[in-house]
Amino acid sequence: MLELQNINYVKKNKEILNKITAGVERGESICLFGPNGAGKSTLLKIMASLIKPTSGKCEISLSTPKTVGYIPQQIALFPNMSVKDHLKYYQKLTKQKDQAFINEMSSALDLNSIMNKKVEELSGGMARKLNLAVGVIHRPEMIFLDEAFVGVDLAFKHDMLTWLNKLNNQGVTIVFVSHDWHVIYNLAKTMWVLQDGKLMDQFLIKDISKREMDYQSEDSALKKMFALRKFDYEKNGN
Ligand SMILES: Nc1ncnc2c1ncn2[C@@H]1O[C@H](COP(=O)(O)OP(=O)(O)OP(=O)(O)O)[C@@H](O)[C@H]1O
Repeated sequence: MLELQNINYVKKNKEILNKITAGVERGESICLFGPNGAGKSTLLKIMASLIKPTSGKCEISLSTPKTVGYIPQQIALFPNMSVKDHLKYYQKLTKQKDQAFINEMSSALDLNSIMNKKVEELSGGMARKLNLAVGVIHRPEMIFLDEAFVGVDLAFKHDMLTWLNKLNNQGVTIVFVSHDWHVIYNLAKTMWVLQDGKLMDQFLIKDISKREMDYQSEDSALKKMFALRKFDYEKNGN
């Protein structure tokens, strides 16, 4: 469904992505994982066709470009517009005729109780839910999420993850950037590990305890990130 062939990305003489080759099959759910500055957001934008690689190819086989959904790290909503008006606006913009899908999404994300609120009146978590809703309102075949759960409480996170898993079970392909182990465990089937612009590893989440051993030898950011996967309650006196 998506093929990355020898992707390089250079900006201001800095090599941000280096020789990335990988493929994504339909229905996969992939977490791009790695330290700050590893190149995750840049790779996600290339995969979503928002930016072009300096060299290499990103080939995506979808029916139309419209069938990609991208949820940006920065919330991109209109402060003075209500939740309802956002949904109407993006429904019109994307020519989405399937009202039943929008109703189902509004109810899954529990947007009905805040329909008349303006974005400026929403909490951070509510705005994240709306940000997700407008990004997938056209029912894309592939969804790209960049840190879409930052600041979202566990209940809202539950709603968002349940909705995304439902779409994934219907065959929608999901690629997301996250540092949040709740999100990773509840959404990803596969993890891609990035460091210094390189794709170091790809593995199934079920194999994580075996594969993280590769990052234990040095005092690296990845070692610390994997260490937080398990919280030692006994050591912390609970
Ligand atoms: N337009 C740009 N111009 C110059 N440098 C850039 C540009 N975009 C990204 N970079 C640099 O490329 C590197 C990778 O950035 P990117 O945002 O892709 O990393 P990331 O893994 O998503 O990081 P984070 O987890 O902090 O969001 C960083 O060092 C960043 O400063």
